[in-house]
Amino acid sequence: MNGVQLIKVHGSENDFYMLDVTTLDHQLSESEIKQIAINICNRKAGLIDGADGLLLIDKSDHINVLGKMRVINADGSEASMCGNGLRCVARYLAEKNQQQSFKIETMQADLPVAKMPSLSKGVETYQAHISPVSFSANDLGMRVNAGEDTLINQTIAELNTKLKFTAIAVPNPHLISFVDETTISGDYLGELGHYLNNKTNSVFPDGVNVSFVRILGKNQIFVRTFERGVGYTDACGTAMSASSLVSVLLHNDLIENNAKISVCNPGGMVNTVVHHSDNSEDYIDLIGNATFMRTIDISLDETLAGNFTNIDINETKEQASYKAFIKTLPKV
Ligand SMILES: N[C@H](CCC[C@H](N)C(=O)O)C(=O)O
Repeated sequence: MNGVQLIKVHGSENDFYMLDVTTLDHQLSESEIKQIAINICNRKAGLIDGADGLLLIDKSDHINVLGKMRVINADGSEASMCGNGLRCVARYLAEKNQQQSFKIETMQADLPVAKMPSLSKGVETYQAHISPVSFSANDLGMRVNAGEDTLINQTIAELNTKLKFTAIAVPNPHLISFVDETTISGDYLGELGHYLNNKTNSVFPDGVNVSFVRILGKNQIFVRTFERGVGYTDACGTAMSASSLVSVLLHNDLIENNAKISVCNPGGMVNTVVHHSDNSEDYIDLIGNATFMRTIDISLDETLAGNFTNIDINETKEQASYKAFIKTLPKV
């Protein structure tokens, strides 16, 4: 039987199925990868409770790089980066190779990752380097007002709202707006996310991750995200990183460069450290949990067919540790 083992993982409850393709006896085609992601991530008819996406781990032929990560959204679309997912892949490769700090190949860069002291007992914690960063419309797949190349703290005429937005690629595309408590918990984020991720909008024809951010206090923000290719997620690592950088740029009275920022989200909390400089590349350190909830042994044929009746599940005890950690967080 062409069995495969999937690991169900999450970063701040942004959950994924993770598959090490080097364990397979043949290479998956691109259409098989897309179909597997759509089948297993489906929240209604997928594998157990579905997921926000599929993380593929492959070998890398780059020097001093332990492996390669690809991220496939729940709708089957591929993204260039996934911050919460990179921490989970980092843990998998660290434990597989008994190494604690190394690089992982991603679509646009080989990124440093490292095992960190646990955020809480039983909560495995990793750091991921988030880059490259760009504000350029071309890198964002964005069409702004004629002739302009960036969108920084500006309104977008097509959206017909007074909200101001900043667009930033890390390198996947993010659109960020600072809002108040009422707005961040309302439905407008979802309306915006649906509008900007359908093909008819002229601002982001290829879609964009949309986040609302609330400044909570000194080096503390709350980020809620509607993700391209997924919808609402409990957290989005690249969005929390991008939001931290934009917070340093636009609210540096409260959110400091080169300082540990506490980024709260519906799924929990991560830390970021923004490294902004006028004369070198910006990047963000993203530090947070890499929780492995369970392994699932299943046949590849059944996964491709979307038939999940014959599966073998092994639960870990890590989700209980993560829930205990969440209970220690201040209410926001
Ligand atoms: N939906 C994103 C990819 C997943 C990113 C997110 N889960 C993260 O942790 O960064 C996109 O299409 O760009």
